[in-house]
Amino acid sequence: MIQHCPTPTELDDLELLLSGAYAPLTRFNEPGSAVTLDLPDGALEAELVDPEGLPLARVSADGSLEPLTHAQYGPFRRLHLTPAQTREQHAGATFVPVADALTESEIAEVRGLGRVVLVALMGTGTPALSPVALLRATLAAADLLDDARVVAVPLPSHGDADVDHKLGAQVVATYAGPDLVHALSDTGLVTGAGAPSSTSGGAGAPSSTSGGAGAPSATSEVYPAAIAEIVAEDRPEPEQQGLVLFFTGLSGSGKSTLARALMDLLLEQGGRSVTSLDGDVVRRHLSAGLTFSKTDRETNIRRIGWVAAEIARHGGVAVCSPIAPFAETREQVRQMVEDAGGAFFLVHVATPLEECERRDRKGLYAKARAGEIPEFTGISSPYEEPDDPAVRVDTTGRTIEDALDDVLVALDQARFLHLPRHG
Ligand SMILES: Nc1ncnc2c1ncn2[C@@H]1O[C@H](COP(=O)(O)OS(=O)(=O)O)[C@@H](OP(=O)(O)O)[C@H]1O
Ligand SMILES: Nc1ncnc2c1ncn2[C@@H]1O[C@H](COP(=O)(O)OP(=O)(O)O)[C@@H](O)[C@H]1O
Repeated sequence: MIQHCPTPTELDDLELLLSGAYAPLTRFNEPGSAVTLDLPDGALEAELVDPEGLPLARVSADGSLEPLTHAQYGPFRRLHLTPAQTREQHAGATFVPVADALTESEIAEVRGLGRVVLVALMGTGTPALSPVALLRATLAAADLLDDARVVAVPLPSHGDADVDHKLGAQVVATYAGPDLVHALSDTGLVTGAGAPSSTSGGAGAPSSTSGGAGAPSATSEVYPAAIAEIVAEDRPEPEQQGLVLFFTGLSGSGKSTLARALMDLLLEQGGRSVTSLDGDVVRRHLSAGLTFSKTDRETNIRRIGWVAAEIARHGGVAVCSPIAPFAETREQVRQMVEDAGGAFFLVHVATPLEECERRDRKGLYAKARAGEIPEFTGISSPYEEPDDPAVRVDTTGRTIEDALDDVLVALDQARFLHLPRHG
């Protein structure tokens, strides 16, 4: 049986299936269900492992699960109670689903409910805050209440608001059992004895707080100071956000030259940690031994993406300049970076092939034309032009400063970096 590490969303779903939170659903891939699992290479069964390789469960061909070990990864693991554990410890409380940081007025509203359990719906891909920030904000809210406990429920987003809403209502009802559910909503109170229908105001995503972090909706007030700090840290202004500047283009188009000039400006200005991931340099170190086959190029770009995403996660700036000829791989990098909380800024150095070949700085085009280098980008291997770059720069007949200026203007407009421009 193969071992397989599911995606973050699938891992969240696995935890909820195993804990009984999705009851009556207990398996993946039920017809019509959003709770799905993809196994690689057409495999029907697998041992599912966490990102560090710990076996969590076996999944059979019909999607049913046999638990092996409890998940142990991630911060605040102690708050991940099953519905049964929650019932045992907190029966009789009022259950309040929380999908965003609570505002002053929401905390006041909850204060009137007596003993409460704040059910933090903090799975992968939920829109308001990162999972860990949502938990920190909910714990901070609990500190401001007289008798509140926090339970973490990793309900992930399935990419469809209605589906997520229904699943959320069902999960919260399961945690509440016969107790009251209080949904925070624009209309105020929606209470009932554990009946999912009575929670329709917001189990999945309480509508009164759906305006996003840092932007409480019209009906709400402000965040208490401790919560505001958590929200601000989780959603930095563009100027402070981790940033991946990704130059893509043909060999000789000017990627390294522009990337280096931009790095110099950043270093001269100071204030940010800057890392270069140049195509040639990466291939001598991180990707030593890889060829220029499609598969190896994709591996190379995913490695760059992984490192760049880690840099962005810690608030740094990564400047990448590989050819990265395939649109799908570039998209994967974007996803990795955004999942890490960073911004992805794609620069297409769109110098045409004729000009790159005319420059032929390294003599590679001549060799490729002579058939001495197989699979050469633009000659015998494809380059898929991006249709969605943040900026497109053709360097033909322009000075480096002039071409770089286009990038600086775009970065300035996007509010990511404000660097001094030439002239
Ligand atoms: N077959 C083939 N095709 C393209 N490029 C080749 C090839 N063989 C060697 N080189 C040299 O390798 C540099 C490109 O490496 P990258 O890692 O950026 O390529 S890729 O993103 O994995 O496609 C590229 O460097 P740049 O000129 O800086 O782009 C070339 O110098
Ligand atoms: N406006 C320009 N911007 C960038 N490079 C330019 C420009 N005009 C001419 N060049 C030259 O084109 C070549 C680009 O090479 P390089 O930056 O190594 O490209 P790549 O990294 O895309 O392979 C360099 O010799 C550079 O001096």
